[in-house]
Amino acid sequence: MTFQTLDDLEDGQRVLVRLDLNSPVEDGEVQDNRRFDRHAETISELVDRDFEVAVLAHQGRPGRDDFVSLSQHADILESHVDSPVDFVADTFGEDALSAIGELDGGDVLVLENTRMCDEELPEEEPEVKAETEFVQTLKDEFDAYVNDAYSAAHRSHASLVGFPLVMDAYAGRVMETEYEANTAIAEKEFDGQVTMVVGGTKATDVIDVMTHLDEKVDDFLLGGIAGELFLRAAGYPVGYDIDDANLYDEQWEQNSEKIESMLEDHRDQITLAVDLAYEDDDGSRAEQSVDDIDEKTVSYLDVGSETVMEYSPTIRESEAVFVKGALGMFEDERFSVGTAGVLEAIAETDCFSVVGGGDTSRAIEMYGMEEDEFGHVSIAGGAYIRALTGAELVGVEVLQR
Ligand SMILES: Nc1ncnc2c1ncn2[C@@H]1O[C@H](COP(=O)(O)OP(=O)(O)OP(=O)(O)O)[C@@H](O)[C@H]1O
Ligand SMILES: O=C(O)[C@H](O)COP(=O)(O)O
Repeated sequence: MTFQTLDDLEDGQRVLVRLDLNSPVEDGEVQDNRRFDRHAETISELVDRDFEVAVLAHQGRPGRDDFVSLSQHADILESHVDSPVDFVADTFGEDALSAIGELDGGDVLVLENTRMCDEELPEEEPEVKAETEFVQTLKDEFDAYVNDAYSAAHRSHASLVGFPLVMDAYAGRVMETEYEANTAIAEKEFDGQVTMVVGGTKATDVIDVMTHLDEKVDDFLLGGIAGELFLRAAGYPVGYDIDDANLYDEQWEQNSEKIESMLEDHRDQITLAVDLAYEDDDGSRAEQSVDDIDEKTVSYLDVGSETVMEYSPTIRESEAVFVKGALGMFEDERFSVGTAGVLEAIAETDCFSVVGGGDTSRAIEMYGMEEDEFGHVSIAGGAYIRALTGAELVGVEVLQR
């Protein structure tokens, strides 16, 4: 490991800690999830070691419904650590500096959503980010900077890459364990069959994975919105928007050529869903074979049971299984069959397994499985993909300088 960790940091100092608390938001309510639980370990250690702790984190993206204040995050974090967690609705202005000034040993203060500061986004070189007023103002308030946000380390944003250039910088416990696990996985060789279950909402993630791992992975089992786009490329009349949600068409426009050529070049490695599930007029789950679909008139929210039955033996025969992205909208139990089904198949076998994705990893506890039934459960989505494909993470690179 080439970065400094909390083991190298002297107790009782004033530290600025970057976490990734980016969470699903439903009707304005921030949903508790694995990220809080994991980061609570780092925060609890800092509290026990009498550090004065200020937390930086982001939530959502400007313009989206999930772009909200971090006040609820402070309450959720507090419920995971055994000490009070305060919040100030400011990131580096007067109110923030005054709240930081009042910190005592063992105190934790969450600062406002970093993405509410103009200088946090867009992605620019670390050297540019280091010169921002945001970084230059906060750097003088602390003895050290700790980055625990492995799952955001693929973003060249001020709070992630600016501070390590101008302050003593350390990796938090989540950064350390995720980095170790994901790097080891990228380098690992397997003798037997390697399978990757890919789904979720982001076609680019799926294409990235397939482009970089086509020699390492024998079978890609597809689902989710990404899987429906592949069905479209295979000639089925699905994978386009029928309402104004814009989940498919824009992604299709941007990626259709890549999806089509991926399907053509790797047809024997790619398994597509044979049936899909939707909500019928009574509000119940209904399923339809993809061969019976003449025109898309409903939203498909999961892969069907036949598909799970086809995917399960492949998983059972595998030496290693990786998962990125959910096969359906599993947050609604009616549409959890695909995601929970493949996760259960993985949990039941003794293959080496890794489940990645901030959202997808939630399904494990939602459907009664234990984290230790899997080799590694990563709270990272985009960063996990990049690590698996051997790409460098800028947020890790600056810690290693
Ligand atoms: N057919 C579908 N319709 C609607 N939503 C779907 C469908 N299939 C999957 N999803 C949604 O995909 C989400 C997970 O996708 P995403 O690509 O964000 O995965 P992730 O890798 O877990 O997360 P992240 O990359 O954000 O860390 C789930 O929340 C699930 O509800
Ligand atoms: O949830 C994530 O994957 C990270 O927090 C990064 O968020 P972003 O994709 O909005 O940059």
